Amino acid sequence: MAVLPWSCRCGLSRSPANSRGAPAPSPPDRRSKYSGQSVRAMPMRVLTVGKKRSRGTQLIVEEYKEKLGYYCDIQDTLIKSNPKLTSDVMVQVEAEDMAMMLQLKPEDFVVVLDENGKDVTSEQIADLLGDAGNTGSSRLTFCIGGPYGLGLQVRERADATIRLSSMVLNHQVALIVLMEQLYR
Ligand SMILES: C[S@@+](CC[C@H](N)C(=O)[O-])C[C@H]1O[C@@H](n2cnc3c(N)ncnc32)[C@H](O)[C@@H]1O
Repeated sequence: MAVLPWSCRCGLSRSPANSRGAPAPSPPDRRSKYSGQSVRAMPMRVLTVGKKRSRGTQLIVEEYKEKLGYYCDIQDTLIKSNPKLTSDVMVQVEAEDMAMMLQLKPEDFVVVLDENGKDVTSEQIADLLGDAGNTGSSRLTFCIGGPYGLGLQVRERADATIRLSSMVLNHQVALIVLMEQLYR
């Protein structure tokens, strides 16, 4: 089973150097509770609702997938937005909701990304990853909505709902920020 030293990816290794060049210790409250421990690296999956990605986004996502792939199994699944080609926003969101629910299995620890979710620091994301591994879930699944956001069923299925910023982000931007935080 893969073992991931989250400590090296969640703040300590990025601390500014002191005058002798040695890394300054992070303040205690900025550490993940898993700092210095080896934590089971759960397989991760990111579900994103959207159309075909821009080339730039896809390149960045591939870069992060490659980096993360050294530590854990990471899957990136694009769910087609507006599968019913409807002009009714409610019908669109419901159809996307259903398509995403079909992807979710009982063994998934589901993290919904939402601009109204809980504010989290990078260290708290590291904690979330570690905690999810202790719940009996066998996979961590992150859900990013389409242009009109996520539907009710996915929101209700969430084990955690987090936000990456107090600003509303385009779903491709949200995906890139998430990938960067997972790598961090
Ligand atoms: C364009 S936003 C949806 C906007 C909004 N929910 C709506 O109904 O108009 C697309 C998706 O990106 C993700 N997202 C956008 N801003 C976010 C933020 N600040 N934090 C976390 N996720 C965000 C969410 O998953 C959201 O469903």
